[in-house]
Amino acid sequence: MLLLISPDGVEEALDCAKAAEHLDIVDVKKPDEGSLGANFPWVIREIRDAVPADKPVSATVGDVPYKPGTVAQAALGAVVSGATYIKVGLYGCTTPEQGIEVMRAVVRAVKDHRPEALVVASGYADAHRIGCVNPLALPDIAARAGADAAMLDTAIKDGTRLFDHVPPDSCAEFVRRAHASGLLAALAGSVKRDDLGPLTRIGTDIVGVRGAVCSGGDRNAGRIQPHLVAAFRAEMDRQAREHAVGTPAVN
Ligand SMILES: O=C[C@H](O)COP(=O)(O)O
Repeated sequence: MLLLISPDGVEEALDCAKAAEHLDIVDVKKPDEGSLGANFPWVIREIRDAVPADKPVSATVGDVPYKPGTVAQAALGAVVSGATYIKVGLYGCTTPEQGIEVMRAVVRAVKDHRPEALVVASGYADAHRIGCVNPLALPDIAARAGADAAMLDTAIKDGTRLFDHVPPDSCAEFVRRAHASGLLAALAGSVKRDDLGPLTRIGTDIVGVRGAVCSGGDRNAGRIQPHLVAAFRAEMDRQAREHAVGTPAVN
């Protein structure tokens, strides 16, 4: 499982760089503009320059409306600025068809510019609270749009977690559907260390985290702490070892 950490700007990205050996992807967002709030192009560029070259930089394009042209242009801005994972939160899409239309436009905009960049279609585990597309529809939306990964996060950061809205069994189904379509499965949403066991067991490819590696566990008032990133990774590694021991070898 890969660890994606979301700093809110250049200063926190430098703290991520100090913990670079413990994380896999640095995810640029602007939490005060929403769960998948988009940051400025120059911040993406500065963060790309600040983190080691072997660490991919991801950027969120926002909690986007159902406006394929607007979103495609924003996604192009993110990839031109140096991000190689482009994450789109389908906040304003109420049907799978709307999600597919937005994501197809994003995939074209991104891949025309940089074919190897990865496009991530993100839905929300708490979709029922905001009236957007069902979380379990995301793997199909991503696959039909030609994206590379399906993701879930939470839209409302009020302390409720991924598993409060989409229990582990349903997350397992999400991962199964993503893998059946050849996609990566990414899960986030106030994930805590205690959630790493189930996330490992269901075969999650990428876990996205902010609050759990901030001081006081507070994604807004707290700051990312390199030692918390290291501790989180240590628990991921422990879970991976435990799971490997419990999984019979397949020849
Ligand atoms: O993409 C990951 C998100 O930033 C997760 O943030 P969170 O752990 O504070 O919910």
